[in-house]
Amino acid sequence: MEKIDVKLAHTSYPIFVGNGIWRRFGEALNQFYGGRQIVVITNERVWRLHGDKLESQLPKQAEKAVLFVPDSEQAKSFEELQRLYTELLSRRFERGALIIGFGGGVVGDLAGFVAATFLRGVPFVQYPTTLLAQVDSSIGGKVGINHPLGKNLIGAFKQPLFVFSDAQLLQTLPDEEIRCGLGEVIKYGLSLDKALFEYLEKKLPAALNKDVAVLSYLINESARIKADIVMQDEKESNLRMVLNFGHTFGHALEADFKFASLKHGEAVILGMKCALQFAVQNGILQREDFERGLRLLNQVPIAFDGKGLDLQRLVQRMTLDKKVKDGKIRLVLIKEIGRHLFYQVEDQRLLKQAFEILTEGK
Ligand SMILES: NC(=O)c1ccc[n+]([C@@H]2O[C@H](COP(=O)([O-])OP(=O)(O)OC[C@H]3O[C@@H](n4cnc5c(N)ncnc54)[C@H](O)[C@@H]3O)[C@@H](O)[C@H]2O)c1
Ligand SMILES: O=C(O)C(=O)C[C@@H](O)[C@H](O)[C@H](O)COP(=O)(O)O
Ligand SMILES: [Zn+2]
Repeated sequence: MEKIDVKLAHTSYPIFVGNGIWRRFGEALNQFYGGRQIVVITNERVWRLHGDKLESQLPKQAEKAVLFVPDSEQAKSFEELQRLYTELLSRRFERGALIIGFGGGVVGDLAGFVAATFLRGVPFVQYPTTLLAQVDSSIGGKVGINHPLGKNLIGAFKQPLFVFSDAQLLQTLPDEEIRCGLGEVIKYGLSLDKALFEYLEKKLPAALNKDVAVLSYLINESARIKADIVMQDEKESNLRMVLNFGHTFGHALEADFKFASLKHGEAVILGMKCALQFAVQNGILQREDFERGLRLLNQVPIAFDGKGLDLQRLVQRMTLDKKVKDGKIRLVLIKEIGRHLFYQVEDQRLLKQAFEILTEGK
């Protein structure tokens, strides 16, 4: 079992990573939590596939509850939040109760927001079960829900006691969810780490085939890269914005599809294409690197034809992005593979032109 430390100003915590480490969850838990009430927030699919692994590791004497949420992005909603608070209150869970988010990014974001706010905050553990959650969403403390007007607009920072990532659990993951996770890994390569990008150029087909060694390498590298950024800028004053590469466009697409027919990882892949297009069109990125980036992104198949997009409406949605400052949209772009920059948009027509890459079938 490997350990990557996230050292922050007011707290520090480990990310445990490995293959088949689920048998050691009890040991990790025992190290970090000594209370008597444990609530697992999960969904029925994850529980059916892997619940026995987690259950076997929970202390016998603890008072336990397993709360299920719907298996879709719709779970990140005010209604679901309210329902979970009511469950916890009516079952008399106290301030010392531990919440474990056991599932993908949806479960982790929602469970974490419950943990951040229930009784003004209770301890929390991230037990991610999708590639996307292991490489990204379980790390760094961003938790929250969606508002019908935009993605993750209501939220908090809630750092977990620890993160527990077992690659073995990914073997049951559908192919499209592997693709989504790889979207966030490509994000790190394009914006922060050329060596990772070059590794992906060679190993993407193996990753798409769930090669355990390749996935384990990607989980480790991604956790290391994200932890490094979060340690430098926990609350996203500046540098952490880089983790939003592709997301300013992607979130607008997700909201436009009502958080239903487009998955987050897919939207990020499409959003990165738009960001590459913006950068090359505005003389920030050389064509050679643009084509190299696009070539890798295009190796991740997405069922999306770009038909019927209302580009003006998408640009309007971008104006609700959390990075907007003084009314100006701020984009994360790249100037070459592995090197990012932040860019304030003065002319919104340029954004519309960037979205056009999705309607041109590139
Ligand atoms: N907080 C952050 O920093 C952060 C970062 C990235 C993404 N996110 C959020 O994460 C969410 C997306 O997460 P996701 O891609 O994990 O989607 P998801 O949580 O919807 O999970 C995808 C699907 O995989 C299923 N699943 C989970 N584990 C499985 C397993 N081991 N085997 C088989 N099926 C399994 C789920 O039930 C679901 O149907 C979005 O809401 C996004 O905004 C947050
Ligand atoms: O951790 C971060 O910071 C990220 O931006 C990671 C993103 O992959 C993730 O999708 C995050 O939820 C987006 O954050 P948001 O603040 O733009 O909602
Ligand atoms: Zn993301």
